[in-house]
Amino acid sequence: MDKPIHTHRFRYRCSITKLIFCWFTILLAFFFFFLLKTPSSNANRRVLPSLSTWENVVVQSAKPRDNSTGHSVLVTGAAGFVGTHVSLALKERGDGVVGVDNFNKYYDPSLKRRRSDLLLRNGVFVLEADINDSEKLAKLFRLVKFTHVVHLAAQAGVRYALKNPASYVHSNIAGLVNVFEVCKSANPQPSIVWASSSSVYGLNSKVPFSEEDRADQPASLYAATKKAGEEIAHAYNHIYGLSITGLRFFTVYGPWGRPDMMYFSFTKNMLIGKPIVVFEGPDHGSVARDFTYIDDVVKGCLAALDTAEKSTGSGSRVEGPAQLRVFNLGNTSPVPVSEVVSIMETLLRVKAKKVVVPMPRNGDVLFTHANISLARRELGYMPTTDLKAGLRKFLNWYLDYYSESKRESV
Ligand SMILES: O=C(O)[C@H]1O[C@H](OP(=O)(O)OP(=O)(O)OC[C@H]2O[C@@H](n3ccc(=O)[nH]c3=O)[C@H](O)[C@@H]2O)[C@H](O)[C@@H](O)[C@@H]1O
Repeated sequence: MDKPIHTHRFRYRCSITKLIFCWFTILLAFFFFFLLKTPSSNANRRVLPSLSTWENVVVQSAKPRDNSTGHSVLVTGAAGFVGTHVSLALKERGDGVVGVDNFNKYYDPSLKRRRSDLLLRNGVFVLEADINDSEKLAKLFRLVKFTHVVHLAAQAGVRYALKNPASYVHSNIAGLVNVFEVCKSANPQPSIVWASSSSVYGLNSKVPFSEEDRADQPASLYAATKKAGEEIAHAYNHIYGLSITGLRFFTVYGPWGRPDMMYFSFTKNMLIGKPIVVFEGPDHGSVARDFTYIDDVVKGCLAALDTAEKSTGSGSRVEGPAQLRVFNLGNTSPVPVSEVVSIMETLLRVKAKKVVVPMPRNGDVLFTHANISLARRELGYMPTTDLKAGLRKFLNWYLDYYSESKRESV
């Protein structure tokens, strides 16, 4: 028996309804699929702004002006004296620069903050981190493929080692090893330029000091940690193919300098009429330093970076021998401390209240004098600023910076 037409219609309607239902379900599935996808991409977007708080800033800061020619450089100790000047010079010529600094209290941290502000105004971001923080450093290398590391973070100062020996081990040994560890694991491995010190010559009496001279008689723990750093560099170069250049700085001075150094603390005392303690050698002999102006040292650092060959390893694996170098960066003309005081007296038009005492056995050496033949030949390094010109620039900066004690320009 034929089914009534309404039954057919009913069935027909049913199948239409099923079809609509099916389509509806498919549409709903699509809808939910996209709905679920959207929050996750929103979540990503939510992550990105927090990325931009410092990670994106790091990425921006590391970008060279010209990707094909510029370097991406990580500068440790960027809020330090040499670190600030090197970072500015790199940025100015078009390299991308990211700084790291722990802003410790060895000397007035507000000076470090002011240097860091100066860097930021010039497009260099300084991340607050200790070089012993391997996680932070590794994170930086995940964000940026640094071509070079200029490692300047260190516990500086010769005499402070008597007070706080552990800080030298922490920064100059453990910190250095950590920087090398992170660099050797990076892929690609960066080339490294780092700050050693003229103090490694210690009690060496052959003048001028050349890179082949003895450096196994340190007079201070500071010097011993810097020399140890050079040996550690040798091991990392040998095992992992890291390209490493050590620069032996000779008593660097200049604007934005370190308040713990003689020329800086003497300036402060002379301007407020406080006595200064001048060390002298045996038989009233002078104590002398090969004072080197910051701009000359910066040129040496950049030349070291530009002539650095690539590291040969990748992600911890060595694939061939790599470059290992050490250079003196000095001025080649030692000046007695008493003469520094005379120059400052003339420039400041102030008579210093000198207290002359025999040099205590505090880690100091009697003199330093750089032979720079190797740096001249390999780096084209040629210092051009004599002590009087350099001190004049420093004093002008000092008077400007500490404007509360500002006098007329010298
Ligand atoms: O070239 C280097 O290797 C070192 O140079 C400086 O060390 P230093 O030469 O001792 O610099 P200052 O502390 O500024 O002393 C300079 C001279 O002034 C003398 N001095 C220092 C302080 C003082 O109160 N009186 C004084 O006569 C010292 O004996 C020394 O001859 C830096 O402080 C070190 O970090 C660096 O590594």
